[in-house]
This record gives sequence, structure tokens and C-alpha cells, in this order.
Amino acid sequence: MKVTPLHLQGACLIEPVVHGDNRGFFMESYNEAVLEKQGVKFNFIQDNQSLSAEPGVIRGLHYQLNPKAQTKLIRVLTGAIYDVIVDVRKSSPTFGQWVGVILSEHNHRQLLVPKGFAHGFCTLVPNTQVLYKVDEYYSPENDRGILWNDPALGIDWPTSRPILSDKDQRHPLLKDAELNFD
Ligand SMILES: Cc1cn([C@H]2C[C@H](O)[C@@H](COP(=O)(O)OP(=O)(O)O[C@H]3O[C@H](C)C(=O)[C@H](O)[C@H]3O)O2)c(=O)[nH]c1=O
Repeated sequence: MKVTPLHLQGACLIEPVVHGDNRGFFMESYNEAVLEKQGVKFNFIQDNQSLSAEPGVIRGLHYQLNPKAQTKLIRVLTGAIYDVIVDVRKSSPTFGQWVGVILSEHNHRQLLVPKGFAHGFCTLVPNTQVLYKVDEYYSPENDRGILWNDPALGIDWPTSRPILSDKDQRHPLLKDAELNFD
């Protein structure tokens, strides 16, 4: 597995080794020891999976407040997403900055999202299934969000008319969001 740090501290791209042959491919999609040797060590305790039937679905921008903040390891089982993380650590020199990467069933890329980041993605093709590991359990009372198209963020989403959940239509702007990350 190749681990490439991103410019937002703590975030990294992970690319597994894919063994292709005449049948298809095999890969170790997660290997704790291999990642730990490269400084990626988390106690993931929950696996999540979502299916979005249509392209242009945006889920996010979500995070959980401390003490239930989550590290997330995101990958795509089928389809493709434009995956975005936003640094919401108030004392961070990159507070409010974001990075977007394409994760797909074809590039097998994974994104490690540190605690203190809001996370969201936009699906790029139909029937996109996203899998992700988290190191804290779901905590509805600590679940928060930031509006996907907050002009202060200027995220270059692939669509300006996304399919959104009712909840994702009502998140505050970053300047009004409840944050408790240093
Ligand atoms: C996150 C979560 C949700 N749920 C229930 C709550 C709702 O009844 C239903 C859908 O939840 P939600 O609309 O929050 O799902 P997404 O919009 O896909 O949100 C997720 O996708 C974005 C991109 C994220 O980064 C978050 O991890 C996560 O919030 O699943 C659970 O039962 N357990 C969970 O861990």
C-alpha cells in the first residue's frame, strides 16, 4: 500500500497493490500492519456502506464533534466519487481549506480523513457504493454538518444542482458551525 500525505495535515491518499490476472484482480483493501509501518494507525471499530443510485448525489459535509470525532478511511466499491475534506480545526494554519480527490472502483484509491475534518462526496456515476471505516461509533447527538456550497469554501463540486438529503440542505455555513476541534 502506498501512503501519500496531502497538504492538509493528517490527511493522506492510500493506494493498495492490485494483483491483476486473467480472472480479474485481488488486493488487500486494508492491512493494519502495512499501514502502521507508514504511520497510519487507528482503531477502526465500525464499517459503513452507502449506495447512491444517481450521479450528482452530494452527501456531506459531515463531522462528529469531540468526544465522538471520527477518523474515516473512505473507499469506493462500485462507481466513482469526488471526495472532499475540509479542515475545521480552528487553530490549524489550513483552517477552512479543502482538498478534493477522485476515488473510484477503477483507481482503487482510499482517502484517510483525520478527526477535525468535515467530509463529503459527490457521486460521478450511477450506483456508486462507498465503504468507510471509522474509529468512533455513530453519535447522532454529536453529528454536525456544513453547507455543501458554502461560498467561503468555494468547493469545485462537479454539479451545481445536487441531489441532497433534507438534512444536507439545512447545514450552517462554516462561520456559523459548531466546532470544538483545536
Ligand atoms: C452515519 C450513520 C448514519 N446512520 C443512519 C442515520 C440515518 O437514519 C441514515 C442515513 O444517515 P445520513 O443521512 O447521515 O447518511 P449520509 O448522508 O450518507 O452521511 C454519511 O456520509 C458522509 C459523507 C459522511 O462522511 C458521514 O460519515 C456520514 O454522515 O443512517 C447510522 O445508523 N449510522 C451511521 O454511522
